[in-house]
Amino acid sequence: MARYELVKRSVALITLTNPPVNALSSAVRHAMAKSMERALNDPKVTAVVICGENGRFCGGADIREFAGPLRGPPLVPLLDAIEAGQKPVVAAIEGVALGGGFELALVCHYRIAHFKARLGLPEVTLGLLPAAGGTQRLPRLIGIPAALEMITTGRHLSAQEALKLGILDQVTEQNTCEVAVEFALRAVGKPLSSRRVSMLTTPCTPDLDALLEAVTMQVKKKARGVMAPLACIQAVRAAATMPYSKGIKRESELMATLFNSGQAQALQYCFFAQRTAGKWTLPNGAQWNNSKPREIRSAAIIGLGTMGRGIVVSLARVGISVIAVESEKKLLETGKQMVIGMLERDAKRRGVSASLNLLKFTLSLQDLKDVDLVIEAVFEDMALKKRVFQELSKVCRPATVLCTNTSGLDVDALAGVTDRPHLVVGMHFFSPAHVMKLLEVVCGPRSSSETIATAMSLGKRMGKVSVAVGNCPGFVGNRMLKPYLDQATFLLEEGATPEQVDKALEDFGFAMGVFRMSDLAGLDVGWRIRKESGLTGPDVDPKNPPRRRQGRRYCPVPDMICEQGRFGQKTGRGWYMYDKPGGTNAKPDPLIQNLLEMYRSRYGIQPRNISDQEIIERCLFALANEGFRILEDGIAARPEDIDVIYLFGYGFPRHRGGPMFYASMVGLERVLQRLEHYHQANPDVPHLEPSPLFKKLVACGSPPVQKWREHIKTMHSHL
Ligand SMILES: CCC[C@H](O)CC(=O)SCCNC(=O)CCNC(=O)[C@H](O)C(C)(C)COP(=O)([O-])OP(=O)([O-])OC[C@H]1O[C@@H](n2cnc3c(N)ncnc32)[C@H](O)[C@@H]1OP(=O)([O-])[O-]
Repeated sequence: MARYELVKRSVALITLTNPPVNALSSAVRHAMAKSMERALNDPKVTAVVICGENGRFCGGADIREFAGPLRGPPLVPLLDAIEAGQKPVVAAIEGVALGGGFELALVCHYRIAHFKARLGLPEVTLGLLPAAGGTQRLPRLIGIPAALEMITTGRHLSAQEALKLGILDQVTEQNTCEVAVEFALRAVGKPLSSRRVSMLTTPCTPDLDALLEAVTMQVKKKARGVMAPLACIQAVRAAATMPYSKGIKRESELMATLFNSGQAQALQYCFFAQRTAGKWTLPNGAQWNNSKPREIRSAAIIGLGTMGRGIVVSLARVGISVIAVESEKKLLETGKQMVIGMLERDAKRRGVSASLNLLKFTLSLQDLKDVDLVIEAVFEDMALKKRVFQELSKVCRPATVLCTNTSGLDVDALAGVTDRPHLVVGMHFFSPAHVMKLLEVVCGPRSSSETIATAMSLGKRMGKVSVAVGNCPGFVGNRMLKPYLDQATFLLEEGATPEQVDKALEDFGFAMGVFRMSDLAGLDVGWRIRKESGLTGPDVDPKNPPRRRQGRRYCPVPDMICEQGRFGQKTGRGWYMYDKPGGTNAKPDPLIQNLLEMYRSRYGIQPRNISDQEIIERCLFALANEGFRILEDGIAARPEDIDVIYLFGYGFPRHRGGPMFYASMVGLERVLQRLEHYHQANPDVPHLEPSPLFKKLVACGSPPVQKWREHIKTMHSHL
């Protein structure tokens, strides 16, 4: 857990050895305490260097231990003892120094980092604050404004930036430990008092209150209802206004308010869920660690619409050669100019040169014969997609992997028209594809494990959070969206307004309520799908009751809105009104209010007052209920995958953990009761009927999310 060596006859080299990130587990803290004691008591030792094994200094406290009682020596006294020691201690930082790892570096008297190292205090992203002195030492070292920014955002700094801010004493391109040992030898005998950061006076900040107020407003706006950034600000205020001994107590009190909070639990769950999502597994035993992905050096994108352009950028910026195909010269030229512009802006932002030499634009599918992988991103029309896949089958070499960027069509139907169904897989990107992190990798029943591994690994290479899902209409994300949207429109029928529903969801933490989100996405897409499925339009039997379709409750208001040409932001009118087509400033529209009033009176609906609680329960419990069905149907392998999809693709607030985690936090039994209650009131809404898996979990005593998988195991899997 910590290796102790004597080097150069007088330097104690303490190496943290807790792979993969040398987290400060109880065993590591114990071993560190012993090693430090040994170094400080050994007369041969004149200086100490602390480093981490495998090129990683330390990833911070061991997050896995947070769920249990504290064991082993607490971190704060251990760090205080290192700082107070009479021998110089040098941190040799390679890889990462994050959270408690960064706080460990702050108590060392000198800090040397490799030029590729990253440093930061990401505790806020876990619903916590840096509680091993970080909020008190960092402001003393670099001043309140810079410390505040680092602590409230959790941003990682490069070694160069940390050097500029005065966090590091030296950055090296050589062997960091060797440089640190030499540095330590030169430090022997020099006074240490000015090197003890806790003893420094926090640099004075003019107009401290105004700064703290401004940052408070900023974080409240950015992360509505999130507690940790506000607690971070209070802790940093203590560093400016209190002596260290009092500030550290304040830090600890504030940490206590966060540590057991639901928000901290949710955010830590998200951290692990995101990592679990990459670990896909199939019923046949193939999984992430035994299936080898193909190497992808070249790819082709078919269709240069919004999605296609974003995918080209995502591929080219990680060094993959891309051939982009369009059907008409004009579309090709427009797409080309847009892609080049996007890549240039992206490269400028990242301070690198744009990889334009990797791009080729063509009108001919014949140019794709040698590519390793193709992603089809044409219009969402099955007949058109089938034609493309048939053509690809003829043109591409037999080993080329064929992917479709459909948002819900049958991947296996596409595989069926090719000569290589095992090499066909869905890659469902989210718009804009070069910005959004989520990728649903849709595994058809005939997709081979190598194909799935290839798509998952390509997603990772593009910096996406990739989740393997099964093949069904809408896959996971869009399938769940339906009951959520249905509930929102039923609420309008019953008396709510779009702005009331949106406000309740935004107060819950969504960046955008469901109606604002629909206006942004465009209302015409859903309208076309409803027309195609016979739910609205001329194909509907006139004898069909107006608010029922296929025996179920149906709300025609979204269709009525589209019939008026209100397609959302792009037409300047939708559920809201906007200053102009393409405008983003949503204002309530009296015409919608009128439309709803007339609609209710036409159907004799007596509007009632609807509470925010009802809005949240109906929208979000219906969402989670569909999640249970998805687990039951084997379309997602585990609840974590569903939550990750909603966090990264649909703006579900991270501090609520995702729809499945949220249901478990509310209590499955309570959610079940509420669903039963709403279903009784709406027996013609099957989405409100609790799913059998949901009932089974409640009957089993509502186990925590991480244990649900044990109850799903026996069920059918589409993965
Ligand atoms: C009093 C205390 C106060 C203190 O202020 C509180 C803290 O320090 S709070 C902590 C503040 N620190 C942070 O918030 C840093 C959190 N960590 C990170 O940001 C990234 O993991 C890191 C950048 C370090 C490496 O990225 P990468 O190279 O892409 O690799 P990866 O991300 O895939 O992780 C590999 C494996 O390591 C696991 N694991 C990682 N960290 C921890 C941990 N601290 N603990 C336990 N486990 C951890 C991770 O789950 C994964 O496990 P698995 O079973 O293989 O799936």
